[in-house]
Amino acid sequence: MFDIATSGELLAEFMAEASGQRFDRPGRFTGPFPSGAPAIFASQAARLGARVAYAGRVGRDGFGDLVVERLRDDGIDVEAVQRDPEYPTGTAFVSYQADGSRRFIFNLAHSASGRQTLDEGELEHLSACRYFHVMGSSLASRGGIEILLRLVARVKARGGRISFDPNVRLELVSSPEVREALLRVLAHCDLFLPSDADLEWLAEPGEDADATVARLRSEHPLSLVVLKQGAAGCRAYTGDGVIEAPGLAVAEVDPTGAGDCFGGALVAALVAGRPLAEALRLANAAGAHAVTVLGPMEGCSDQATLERRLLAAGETP
Ligand SMILES: Nc1ncnc2c1ncn2[C@@H]1O[C@H](COP(=O)(O)OP(=O)(O)OP(=O)(O)O)[C@@H](O)[C@H]1O
Ligand SMILES: O=C(O)C(=O)C[C@H](O)[C@H](O)CO
Repeated sequence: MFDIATSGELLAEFMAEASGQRFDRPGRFTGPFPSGAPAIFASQAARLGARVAYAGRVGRDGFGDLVVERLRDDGIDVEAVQRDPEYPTGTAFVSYQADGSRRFIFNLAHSASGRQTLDEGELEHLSACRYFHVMGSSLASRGGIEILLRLVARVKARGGRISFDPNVRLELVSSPEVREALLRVLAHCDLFLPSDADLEWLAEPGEDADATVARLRSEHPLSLVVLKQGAAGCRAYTGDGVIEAPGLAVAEVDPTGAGDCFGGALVAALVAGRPLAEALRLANAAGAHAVTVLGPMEGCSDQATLERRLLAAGETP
């Protein structure tokens, strides 16, 4: 039985060296870094001691080795990580703009990642978990949607819980089919982890964040919603009211992966039986630590690092 399982894109990421660097001009990139939003989440959860299983697909190439070795080094079960004999590992190129936003070029659909399959053995293996985590970025293709909806249904049937980070990337989720899949997972999830931007995407005209969460909670059986608010920290909506947890003051080097690390730490802390307020503090510390390190999953941290960060910020770990 795993504490946490997840499935989705595995990729090598290249980061533009200059702010505002264009994709239609020659330029310098740093990488490859192992990446993929669910992989970042999984790595963070595993580093906090959770037993984690992963399903995905990479090529038989150096990028695939890079990603699989990272997952293995973190102690993640990679039995359901497939190797495509023909297609290369997926890639992402990212460029940071002066206003802090990011531009991506993804090659996922036509990579090994886009050819992931899930047989009955893999389905059984993965669904033996307490939490199954879905990243919205993994719902960008018909194949990804089918795999994740099958996993969600099997996990629910076995009494597991679903955590869901919509992680809306406009480059990946433009089709109505993808929107519908995001809403279907939302309808089945127990723990919902949107960012401010994700909630805006789900908001109806005139709704603020609180009103959007209240509506979603009235429409779906969400037991807990935790809104990620960047440097400001997070806001948890429970059946008993709202808990605010302020962010930690850090020098931001690279925001990529903060939300995934936040989610991985939060779910790992909850499966370890920590009280919600403590889990929120650890998750904030994981997100804050992640932004101080260059590279999507280079800022995943262990318990000691998070405790040091909380103490330095004057908070009780
Ligand atoms: N600049 C920052 N300073 C301190 N903490 C931060 C900062 N940015 C993010 N965090 C922490 O990380 C959490 C997640 O970040 P954010 O709200 O940006 O999520 P996200 O948009 O899902 O992230 P991602 O960039 O991975 O998509 C925040 O709730 C906060 O705890
Ligand atoms: O998690 C993030 O913030 C990333 O941008 C990592 C990946 O490039 C992206 O989400 C696709 O998995």
